[in-house]
Amino acid sequence: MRIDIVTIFPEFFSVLDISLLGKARQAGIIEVVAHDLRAFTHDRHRTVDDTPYGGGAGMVMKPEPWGEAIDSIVGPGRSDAVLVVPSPAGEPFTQAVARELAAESHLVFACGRYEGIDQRVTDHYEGRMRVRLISLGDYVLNGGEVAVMAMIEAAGRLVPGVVGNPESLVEESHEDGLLEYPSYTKPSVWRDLEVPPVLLSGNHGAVAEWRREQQIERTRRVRPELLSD
Ligand SMILES: N#Cc1c(-c2ccc3ccn(Cc4ccccn4)c3c2)n[nH]c1N
Repeated sequence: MRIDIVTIFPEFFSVLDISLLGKARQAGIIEVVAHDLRAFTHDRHRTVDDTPYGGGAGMVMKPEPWGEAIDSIVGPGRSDAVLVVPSPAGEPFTQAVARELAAESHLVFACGRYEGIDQRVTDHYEGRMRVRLISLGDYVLNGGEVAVMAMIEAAGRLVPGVVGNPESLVEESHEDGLLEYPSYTKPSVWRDLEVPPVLLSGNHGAVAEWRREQQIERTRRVRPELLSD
């Protein structure tokens, strides 16, 4: 998988060189390149924003640098890449969306700032490639970088070969529509708190049943809406 990120803060993504995704990059499973949007400006001040037509507070990101930046990545004409634009107005980012992104061969993330990117950028690229506006959640961030970091981590870890034991992906929260069961490890007693005896029983069937019950109970308590449909 190839991931390109366009941002005015390319250094923000240097953290992707470490941890799990760092190993995946070293193994060549995922290739990540961050591009500085200001490299596609041509004025002395490297301007990427301007005042909004129609008035209003804040600034809007100019379309020209975005067009040059994205064209430098996907070339002219049509592209099989997916342009992912984090936005408060986007579709909710879920585990299912993470799985969809993980199945793609080329993702281009456009990290906006200020009040967002001129609408004509996504309008233009919808005629050349798949475009997805995706929201990390119902709260307001200052830009797209934090959202893209979360999306890359959530999708990247689902790419075959990134996580050592694929089994560990199956029983996670949201993978089966439920929250995950509580986990325990040694010691069996810690500050007078004991590990649930069923987990020490060696009875795999009983353990699986208890874990399923815990998932349902926890989901009903914390996220009842996940049980509704
Ligand atoms: N994903 C996601 C986001 C964002 C997000 C994503 C990209 C940008 C680019 C600029 N801003 C600031 C901003 C503030 C107010 C109205 C419009 N834009 C962003 C915010 N906020 N909350 C989420 N779940």
